[in-house]
Amino acid sequence: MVKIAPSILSADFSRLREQVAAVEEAGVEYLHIDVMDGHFVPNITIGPPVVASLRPHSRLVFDVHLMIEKPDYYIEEFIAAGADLVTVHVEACTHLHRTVTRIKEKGALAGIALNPATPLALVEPILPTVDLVLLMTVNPGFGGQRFIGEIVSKLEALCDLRAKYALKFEIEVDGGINVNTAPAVVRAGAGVLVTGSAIFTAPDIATAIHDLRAAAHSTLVCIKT
Ligand SMILES: O=C(CO)[C@H](O)[C@H](O)COP(=O)(O)O
Ligand SMILES: [Fe+2]
Repeated sequence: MVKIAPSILSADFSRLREQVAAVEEAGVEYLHIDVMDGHFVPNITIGPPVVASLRPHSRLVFDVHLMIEKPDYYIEEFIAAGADLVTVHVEACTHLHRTVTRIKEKGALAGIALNPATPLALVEPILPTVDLVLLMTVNPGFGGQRFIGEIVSKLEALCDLRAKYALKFEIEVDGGINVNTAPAVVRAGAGVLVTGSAIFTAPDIATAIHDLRAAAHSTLVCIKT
């Protein structure tokens, strides 16, 4: 079963609570929260107070994607605010194993994210330690960008590594995911689909989620037959 993680980056921030309720009612599994610092990526978004203010109003898994430099300084604060899963960028961590261990010690699930140009070889030794690997399918920083198709082969290679070492981490893809691109990533092994603009700029949120799930599921049916 493929999980859907709406990214609130493309939500109407003046109606954030209402929009989170809409995706939750539509049956998604995760809420993807993009944190940007204006240094690691050229954009600034939200911090722990926004996570804390949403927490009492949602039972979704809060999937916090830290696109920030020096993530170690902020891990504890995001977990205290209500993050269930904290994902850090490999490119922002000098001591990745230490950072992942810290996330887990503080009681959250630990994810690692790779930019499109970052090779899998860089994270292979740490794969047994992580709960999730996020492959960026756009260059991070903004919603609404075009999906980078070349990442599909990297996704297949990651899936092969997971099978080879009998590991259990989830594989999430992020950036440019919609009804047209979802089938290829699901076929290649993605289990969690982050989708921002395709959900929050659609005329109807529930319909957009239904259509995305149908696109992902149709691929799985194809594989079985
Ligand atoms: O991490 C991100 C950008 O850095 C976002 O999660 C991602 O871009 C989702 O937005 P969209 O589905 O519109 O591409
Ligand atoms: Fe993201």
